[in-house]
Amino acid sequence: MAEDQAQPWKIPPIVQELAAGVQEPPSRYVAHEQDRPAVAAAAAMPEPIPIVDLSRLSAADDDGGANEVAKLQSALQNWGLFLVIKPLSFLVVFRYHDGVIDDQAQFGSVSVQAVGHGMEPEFLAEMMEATRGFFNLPLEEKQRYSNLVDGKEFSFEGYGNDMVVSEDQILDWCDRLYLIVEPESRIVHSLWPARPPAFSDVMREYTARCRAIADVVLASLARQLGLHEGCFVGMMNEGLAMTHARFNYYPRCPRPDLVLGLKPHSDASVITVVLIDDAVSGLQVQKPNDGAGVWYDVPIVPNALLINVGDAIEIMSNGFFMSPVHRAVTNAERDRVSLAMFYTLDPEKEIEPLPELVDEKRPRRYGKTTTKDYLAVLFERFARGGRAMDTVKISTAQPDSGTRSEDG
Ligand SMILES: O=C(O)CCC(=O)C(=O)O
Ligand SMILES: [Fe+2]
Repeated sequence: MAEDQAQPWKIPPIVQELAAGVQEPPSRYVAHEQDRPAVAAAAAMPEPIPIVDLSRLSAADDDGGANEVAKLQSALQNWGLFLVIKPLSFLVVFRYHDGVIDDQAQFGSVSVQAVGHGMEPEFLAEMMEATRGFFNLPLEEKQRYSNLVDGKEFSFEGYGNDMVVSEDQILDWCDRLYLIVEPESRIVHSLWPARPPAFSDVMREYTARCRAIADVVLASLARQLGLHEGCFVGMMNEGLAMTHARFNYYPRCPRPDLVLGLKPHSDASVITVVLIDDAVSGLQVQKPNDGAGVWYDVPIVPNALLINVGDAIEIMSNGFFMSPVHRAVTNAERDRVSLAMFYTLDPEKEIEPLPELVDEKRPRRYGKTTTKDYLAVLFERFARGGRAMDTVKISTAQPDSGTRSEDG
């Protein structure tokens, strides 16, 4: 449309291409002074992020299992996230009937099957290689998977930039490929890269393996809330509950002190499983409930997956779990990749504090939304540097625990 041509700011360049040719980041990428990485210098974490052994998490009856649950609980309270390494010595398989967790499971005894899988370091390396392999393709080839419809309208899936909603939006130093990877019926095959040749097979296997991990974590979270353990896993199988994969590519940046790889945000998901670059750090997190707004560097732990709780579970748990605000910074010497798997509910399903978790002592802290509405708000807010969670939080007499400064 003529209007779009008059608004070229809507279609920013692919950052990888831009980065190859500039000495200084263009002004649209320069963060407001108070948001710049150099000003809010990142701190080392006062304690390492706990590494939780998922196989012991599911054996909560023995002492080791109880310890593991306690570790997970404190990790989530302190940080909203934790790490897992070669996570599974077995997979927990929930039985479903017509998409519903079966009766046996509903009444507490979820079926457990030992099938002898773990994500080997070699497999994680393959996933990383497939991710890097895609971003290393020539631009023309990546553009076959563009997230711009007719070269101008942003759609949510595909390769490119995040949506630009205003001319003065601060842009991120990041390109991304966004794919829905579950359920099968929602996969848009034409958007899955044909190269590198291993991409689709590795991604499918990674998806299945992450799903097994997510199920173990979700069962544990449900137990921690006193809910039946199939509660969240069941929701993740209702209707069009989806897994979204976001492959991030952060090119080298000449001024990492001025620019953000990814603006501060919390994930809209129920939980997120992240494979972070094993050579270049860049992820930073704030402590939930920490009014000081300190940014902590998330250290690289080789072969680990990072799992964080998202906004949907913060809402459903009535604030028992807090979705951590995080961002990515860039690096002058090295490019960086990451792969986030977002576990989301059916787009139309209402998300609100579960009735079991609301009482007089702990009144309802969040309003009602749906994944569909929440995501729309999130993309809009994210683009403007704001936080979607603020739109559903019921304000209390206490000062808000939000820690980020926002520019209107
Ligand atoms: O690059 C990272 O480490 C984090 C990516 C992230 O937060 C996201 O994709 O939502
Ligand atoms: Fe994120």
